[in-house]
Amino acid sequence: MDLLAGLEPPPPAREEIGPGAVLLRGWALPRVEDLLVTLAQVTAAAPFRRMMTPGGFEMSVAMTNCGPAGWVTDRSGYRYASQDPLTGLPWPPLPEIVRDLARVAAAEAGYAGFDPDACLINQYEPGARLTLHQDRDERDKGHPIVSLSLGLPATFQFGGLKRTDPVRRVALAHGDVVVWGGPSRLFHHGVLPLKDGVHPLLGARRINLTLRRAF
Ligand SMILES: O=C(O)CCC(=O)C(=O)O
Ligand SMILES: [Fe+2]
Repeated sequence: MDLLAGLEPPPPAREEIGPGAVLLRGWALPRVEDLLVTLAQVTAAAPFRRMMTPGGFEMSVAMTNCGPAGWVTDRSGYRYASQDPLTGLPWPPLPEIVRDLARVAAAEAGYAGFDPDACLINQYEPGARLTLHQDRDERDKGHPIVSLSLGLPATFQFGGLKRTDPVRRVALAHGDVVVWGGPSRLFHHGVLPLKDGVHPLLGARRINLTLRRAF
């Protein structure tokens, strides 16, 4: 009997998921432990909170930020702000390990010289989702986006320039990094409702770091 007959081949470490868009599987794994220590410090200073959309709905994803530019939403709209509206203090500084991971991942995906000033930290508990949207609050869309997944697995949706374009579903796991820019910088994307589960390091949640150049 061939014990390996029923096994799928492992997915490739690097996969193009759109024009100028690359999934780097397990890419952050070697640095995850250090990353989690750093993240705990950041979220102690700037706690997760569920923000309000301009339309008046509380988001299911809890968010916080580090770096000079923090993404916020409230009844007056989406924008980047230098201060945490919860504390009135500047967002915690962008940790060197996060900045470095983003720079190296971007370069690996073909975007040398990326220097993020914004790190949005999203926390998904089971059921939380992010509907299809474009990231377009940044001043210069010439810079790519680097997105790092931690904790429970999720299904990432990656569509096109138009909201109605076909959407590809991409399974994201702990340690995966997605980089998109150039022709796909303004592609619609989202995250399907998080499934129940318990991750050995993060418990019943997924944390995603979105690194961008905002200012
Ligand atoms: O959580 C993710 O994988 C995507 C996050 C995202 O699209 C965003 O923060 O704008
Ligand atoms: Fe986004």
